[in-house]
Amino acid sequence: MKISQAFKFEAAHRLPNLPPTHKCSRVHGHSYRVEVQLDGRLDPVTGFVVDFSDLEEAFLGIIKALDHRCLNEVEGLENPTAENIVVWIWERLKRKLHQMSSVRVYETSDCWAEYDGR
Ligand SMILES: Nc1nc2c(c(=O)[nH]1)N=C([C@H](O)[C@H](O)COP(=O)(O)OP(=O)(O)OP(=O)(O)O)CN2
Repeated sequence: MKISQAFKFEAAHRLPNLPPTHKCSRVHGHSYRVEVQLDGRLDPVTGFVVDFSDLEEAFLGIIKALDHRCLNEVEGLENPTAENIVVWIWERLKRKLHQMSSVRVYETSDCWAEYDGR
């Protein structure tokens, strides 16, 4: 069974590898939405795949590292595209959440990157 939980963080960034004429080469901000999906067995006693509270706790470190930051200053996010952010989050969460099956990072409500480790 699949379950998912959404998180939000606010951050600034610029995309340093784009030409100066591109608007995203300038510093700007986004209200990022992150969706973490888990795929696992339903525990017949708890009725949970994973307790959402445990997922929230696992995500706390990500929020602490990214919320209200300039993402370019975060180690490993020197080029903070949605694609690079989703891989960065995946690599940090996978150690704690073995049932994680995919992560989505929404830069706007219409644009997102999704990663499942491949
Ligand atoms: N494949 C990707 N393309 C772009 C990314 C990205 O991470 N991956 N990022 C950007 C910029 O960060 C840009 O800010 C996003 O701009 P946009 O989608 O246009 O969103 P806005 O809210 O700024 O757009 P408006 O239409 O001006 O409201 C660009 N491309």
